[in-house]
Amino acid sequence: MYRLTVRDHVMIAHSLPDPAFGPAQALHGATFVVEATFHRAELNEKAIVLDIGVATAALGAVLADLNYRNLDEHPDLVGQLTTTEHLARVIADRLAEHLGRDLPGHGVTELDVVLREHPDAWAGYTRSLD
Ligand SMILES: Nc1nc2c(c(=O)[nH]1)N=C([C@H](O)[C@H](O)COP(=O)(O)OP(=O)(O)OP(=O)(O)O)CN2
Repeated sequence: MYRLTVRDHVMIAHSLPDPAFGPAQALHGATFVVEATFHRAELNEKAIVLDIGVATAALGAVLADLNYRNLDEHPDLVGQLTTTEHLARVIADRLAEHLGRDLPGHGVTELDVVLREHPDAWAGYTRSLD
C-alpha cells in the first residue's frame, strides 16, 4: 500500500462539558496539527498517490470551516463532545466527501486523519473510501 501525508493546522475554541474532562469542561482554545494520509494500493499513471498540492488544498478547504471557530456554537457540532478523536472523524468524513465531490476517480482507498494536540498526545481516525 502506498501513502501520501500532508499537514496543516487549525485553531479552535471549545469546551468539553463532562466531568471526565476536569478543567477542560470550561471554554478553552486549542491548536491542532492535522495530518491527513491518503492510501492506495497502486500508484496512478503519474506514479503518485495524489498530487501534494491537491491533497493540501483539500485538507485546507476542510479545515477552513473549523478554523477560528468556537466549536460549541458550530451548527454541525452543537451538543457534541468535540474531543480530539471526534474531530479526527469529522475531518476524515469531510475530506472523504470533498474528494468524492471534487476529485472523482481519485483512486484513494483509505484515509487516516491524525490530530496532534501537543507533542506528546495525538489521536486519529481511519476510514475507507468508496
Ligand atoms: N482521549 C482524549 N482525552 C482528552 C481529550 C481528548 O480530546 N481526547 N481532551 C482533553 C482536554 O480537552 C485538554 O486537551 C486537556 O485537558 P487537561 O485536563 O488539561 O489535560 P490532561 O487530560 O492531559 O491532564 P489531566 O491530568 O487529566 O488534567 C483531555 N483529555
